[in-house]
Amino acid sequence: MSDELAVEATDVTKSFGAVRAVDGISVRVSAGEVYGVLGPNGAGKTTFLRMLFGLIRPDSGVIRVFGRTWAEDGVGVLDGVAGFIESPRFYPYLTGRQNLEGLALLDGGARPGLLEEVLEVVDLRDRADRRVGGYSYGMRQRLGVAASLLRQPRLLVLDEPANGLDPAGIRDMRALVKRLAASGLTVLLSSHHMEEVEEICDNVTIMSRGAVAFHGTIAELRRMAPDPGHLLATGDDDRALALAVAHPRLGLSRDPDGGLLVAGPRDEVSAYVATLVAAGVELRGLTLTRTPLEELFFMLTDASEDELVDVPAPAPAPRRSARSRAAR
Ligand SMILES: Nc1ncnc2c1ncn2[C@@H]1O[C@H](COP(=O)(O)OP(=O)(O)OP(=O)(O)O)[C@@H](O)[C@H]1O
Repeated sequence: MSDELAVEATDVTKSFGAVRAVDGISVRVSAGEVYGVLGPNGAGKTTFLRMLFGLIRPDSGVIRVFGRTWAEDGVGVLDGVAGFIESPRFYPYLTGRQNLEGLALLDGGARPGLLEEVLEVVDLRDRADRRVGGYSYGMRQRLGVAASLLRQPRLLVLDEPANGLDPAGIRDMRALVKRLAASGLTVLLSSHHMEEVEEICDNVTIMSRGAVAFHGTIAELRRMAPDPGHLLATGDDDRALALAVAHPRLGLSRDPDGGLLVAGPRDEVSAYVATLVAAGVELRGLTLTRTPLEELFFMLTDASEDELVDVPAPAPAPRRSARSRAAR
């Protein structure tokens, strides 16, 4: 990472009729980092990335890409920038290689060997001579990254690159982004998976209804995360609830679909389980309902408030500190 800013968006707003898709957001992406823009469906992620590419104009605010703006530099903003919004499109009756050759020609040609290099990076070299129509969705996404790399960008922008992929495709895409980041490329990606952003990003902006709900490092996000929630199945929920009195650090409630929801620090959950066993209460299962970061994501974005209603919040502080960061 360096002091140079790859992206500096300041107070950017965009409305579509009555819908304020992006509501005064500011984002700073340093050169060399992997930056995640995270949010539930409709949060405004794609709208923000479309403005970055100049596909739509902000109503107000300024977006600088490596110091350049659309107002001052026009299409020069895209020098050193590549990527795709939503899914990349290819000619299905041409091979992967032919598609890349065509794109390279449109861009004025690629230096010798580059095509093979980018195919290698995205792990498609051995399938490059097959028609794209027969590619899996994950292969097409990776071909999209290869097409972007042909432009030898300094900044790669990917809109939900793992969306719609099966678990193997997700694993491959994440590994690819990590490899690109390790090579020094700046990557800005959108996602609605906390787990994905946690795994591959250095910094994150969480968007909710067009606005910024959190800005910061993954480490900061982890520190804010609440205790995990568990679903406990017992042979006698009434007794299990009564025995919880000895564990005041836990929050317990009945799950409407059966069982008990238990929230609290892991060591206290373990101690409670030991209490139940010692008292002879039959234990039928203990499952993690949401990881702490997933829980935090839902708290920050109100993505599914209904689901949160019955989950006790043993530590209210994270919710307050989360809100205090909200730049609404
Ligand atoms: N061209 C458009 N015309 C009208 N409304 C739009 C347009 N583009 C986006 N919106 C609206 O703006 C809001 C933000 O949409 P956007 O696609 O940016 O969200 P997102 O976070 O990318 O969601 P997703 O994860 O579903 O792609 C939504 O309410 C959407 O319906």
